[in-house]
Amino acid sequence: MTSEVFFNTIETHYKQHLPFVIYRKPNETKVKALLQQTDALYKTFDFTEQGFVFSPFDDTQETVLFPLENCKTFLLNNYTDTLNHTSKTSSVVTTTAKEQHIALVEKAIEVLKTDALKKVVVSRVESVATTNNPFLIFKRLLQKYQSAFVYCWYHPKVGLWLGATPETLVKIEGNRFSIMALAGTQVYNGSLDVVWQNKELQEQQYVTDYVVENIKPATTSISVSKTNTVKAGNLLHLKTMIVAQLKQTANLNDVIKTIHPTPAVCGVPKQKAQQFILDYEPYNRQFYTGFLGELHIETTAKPRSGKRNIENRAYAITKKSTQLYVNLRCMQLKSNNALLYIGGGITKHSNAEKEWEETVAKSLVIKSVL
Ligand SMILES: C=C(O[C@H]1C=CC=C(C(=O)O)[C@@H]1O)C(=O)O
Repeated sequence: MTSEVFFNTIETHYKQHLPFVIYRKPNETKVKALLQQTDALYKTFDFTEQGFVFSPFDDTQETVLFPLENCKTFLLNNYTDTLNHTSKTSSVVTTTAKEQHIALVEKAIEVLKTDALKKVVVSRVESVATTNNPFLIFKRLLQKYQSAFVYCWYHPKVGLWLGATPETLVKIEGNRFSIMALAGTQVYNGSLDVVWQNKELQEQQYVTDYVVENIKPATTSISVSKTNTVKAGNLLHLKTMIVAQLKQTANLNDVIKTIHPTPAVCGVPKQKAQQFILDYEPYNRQFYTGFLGELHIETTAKPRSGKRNIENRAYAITKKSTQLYVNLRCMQLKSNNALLYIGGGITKHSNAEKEWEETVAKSLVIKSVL
């Protein structure tokens, strides 16, 4: 299938107001589309279903499912189109938006200093006028963010979302699973060899500790990688990988309940941070800082390339796997506006002005494709 036919098929489906998702996994060239055949709004029951999930930040709200059995799947095997694009979107932000965000961060610091909270992630929404076609924005995201999970998701009863997220929530294959702890931000200035301040090291450590501590009872073994600096667009983050074997008795529903929302998007302790966000953030996050991705979908692993075991080299192995990503660096398209969602982790050592600047730097990831 050519790229033209692929995108025309999806655009026709979109014009009929039917749900779809198009996505490319990190560092792949294959773009996949699931086109749901009716406009029914399905929800997950217990995460044993097969399909594509889209879940909000608020874990008391339901997760939307595109059930595999109700979808047609299309594949574009090697997407390499190149587009010329220079962003014309101005990055001027109103003083009110800045004052509001700084007041929110200062409120968070005040509470953090009482030790009622150790960390809280606060965010804001910024509206940018755009009449760009969503598929054009999606193609620009594909071109710009090779190592991100890039997607465009639509349901007529929910909305139209796009993003290029650097963060995996969880990957599960059989009993083996991995979780990424990503936090701490600085602007990329040409080198990965940078110095991190204690504030960033600590905010990222909270994520790793939370995941390890909470997931341990469901595992038979667990290993934690070294913490590395990784590049995501114009930014650098700190990343640790946690890999574990799940107990036979553990299930995905419990794993998701345990880890989502992680302190990378919510805070520590979880309930208090969540309450702070609900009480003080002046808007509803909806699907920003929720998660999305494939649920129990068959994926084909490449044959092994080692010298031993010739048989294994000959056949690709097909396994069911779940690959969920945190919905960051995303936007919602609504009435000729792109609503950009951006946030950052706050500790008692945060500086409100710097936290504001961090959200401005993060907003450019998405703004630059408009
Ligand atoms: C909440 C966001 O980023 C999270 C992921 C990486 C780094 C983060 C930080 O440095 O605060 C956040 O925890 C966002 O981009 O909106």
